[in-house]
Amino acid sequence: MLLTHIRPQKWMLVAGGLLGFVGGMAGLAEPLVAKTVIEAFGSGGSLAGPIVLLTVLVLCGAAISAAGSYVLERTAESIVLSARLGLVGRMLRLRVHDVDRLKPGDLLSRVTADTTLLRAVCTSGVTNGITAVFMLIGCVALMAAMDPVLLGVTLGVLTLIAAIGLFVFPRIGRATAQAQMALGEMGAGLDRALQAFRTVKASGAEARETEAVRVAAREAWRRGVTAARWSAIAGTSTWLGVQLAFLAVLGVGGIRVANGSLEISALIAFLLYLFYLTGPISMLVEGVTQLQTGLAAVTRLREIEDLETEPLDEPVAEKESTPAALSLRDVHFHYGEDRSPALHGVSFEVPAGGMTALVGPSGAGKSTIFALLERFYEPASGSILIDGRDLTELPLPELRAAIGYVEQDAPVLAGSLRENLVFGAPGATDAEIAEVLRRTQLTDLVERLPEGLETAVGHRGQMLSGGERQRVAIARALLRRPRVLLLDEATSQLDAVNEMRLREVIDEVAGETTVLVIAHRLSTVTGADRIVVLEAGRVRAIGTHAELVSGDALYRELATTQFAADSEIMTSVEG
Ligand SMILES: Nc1ncnc2c1ncn2[C@@H]1O[C@H](COP(=O)(O)OP(=O)(O)OP(=O)(O)O)[C@@H](O)[C@H]1O
Repeated sequence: MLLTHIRPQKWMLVAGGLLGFVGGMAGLAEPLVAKTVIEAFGSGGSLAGPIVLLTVLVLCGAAISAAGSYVLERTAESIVLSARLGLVGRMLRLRVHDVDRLKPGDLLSRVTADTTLLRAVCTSGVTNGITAVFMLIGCVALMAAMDPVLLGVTLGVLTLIAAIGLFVFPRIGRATAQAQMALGEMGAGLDRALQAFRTVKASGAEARETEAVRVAAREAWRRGVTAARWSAIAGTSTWLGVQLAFLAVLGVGGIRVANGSLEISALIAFLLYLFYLTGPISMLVEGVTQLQTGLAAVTRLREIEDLETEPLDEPVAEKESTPAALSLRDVHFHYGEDRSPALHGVSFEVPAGGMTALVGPSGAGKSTIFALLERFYEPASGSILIDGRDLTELPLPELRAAIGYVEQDAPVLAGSLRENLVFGAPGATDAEIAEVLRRTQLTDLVERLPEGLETAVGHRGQMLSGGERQRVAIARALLRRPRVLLLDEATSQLDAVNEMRLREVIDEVAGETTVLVIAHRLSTVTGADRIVVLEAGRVRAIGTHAELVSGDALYRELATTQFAADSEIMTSVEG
């Protein structure tokens, strides 16, 4: 996965590495030129030439090094960007059942924090690692040419460092992965508390929620410290290894110098190379450490990349606008293998046009049916048809364009009222918006608002009343010109005016669209053409209000206890 992001940038990485290398070479040449300056002092020759050369060398070296580091950092940022764009592109196309399991705060931290770790992998990790390997090869080749015996001694000791590395590096990786996981937990904890900000305050849970986030922060610190400890051990053992190699070479070389098989100058030169080796070895250790850190992040990113996404089909250009019929045939469904079934063979028909109400006690499976109709989940068995076609035969965008969905808590997003209305239909004209506002009885509201449609509605539409939010959500769904409107009625009490308006809106919409409503109010069920009574994932009865009041005990009970009562109709139920 790391390679997928690095591959398109490989030439930039090579270019950055080369520039850095050339810059370094210029640095190496400086002492040589400085030497000619000093010699010119001694011989009384002209200083101008060598000084100009030295200045040019210093400036060019600095410029090339700076360009190299800029190219590398820029490339690293591009790799981070590519990973982020990839993740963000997938995020909203993930399947609902996967996102149910994930925590939004943790997802956020993967896109923001984990991708950042890739930067270090690309700069110090990859380039340092590669440069170090080249330098090591060159150095070892020179040492081999000088004295293979001493090289053998050196490599013997250095193998020890490698063995320590094999032990230490995976631990750095593991500790980093755990630190990132803790960071994800921190994000998830904060998200949880911020999502329920008012409830946290009202429940006096600030201290407990804060503590939960702090625990995760401390865990991230602890794991970070563990990684730092192993990094320190890796660094120190490298240094110690080179020192040991020095002593061993000194010992073995000394003996060989004493018995005349080695020149003392060769031993000194060899020892100088040995010290030179410290640089690339440290770079290599640093590089592998960064790589381990990055790989820990890559593992967390891959977990998201491995999740299935919904297909990215082209949006539907033309669609029918006539009401659609729905049919559920022996639908079985459970939310997970370890869950008991939410639906046990549900079958019912919803003819095109008119209003069908779903009622039943809490947990009966009403919202589950909506989720299956939107194909947020797939049934375990049985089939769901829209106008006689199985849902699975339709491309997802076509299905979702045919269905308007209003969730129970009618989410209204931060932004202007207009943005909320055209959320699902960005091309809607002012005339279409005005028509939908009329149908959802929101025209008065828009006229009253200080900036009309451009008025900001606040976080989650907090500046609107519950009833207004519900109607804004219906208007938003209607602007998509759905063939079926799924409406999960709010359970919260609406005042008489809003309740009446909602009922009128539903009645009007039911004239042109198939309306399937999860009903929580008596005023809705009494206006329904047919009512499906669900109980514990099964259809218990189907009929009109009058039929069910006399024919179904559960419905009668729901009508008298659960539905928000309207005194006149209550009287008719009781009578
Ligand atoms: N995302 C989910 N993951 C696991 N189980 C779920 C999920 N959503 C609902 N359930 C379970 O499935 C069953 C049916 O839930 P559903 O939300 O369809 O009921 P409902 O009739 O809409 O209830 P309510 O009127 O209270 O909203 C319940 O037992 C519920 O606990």
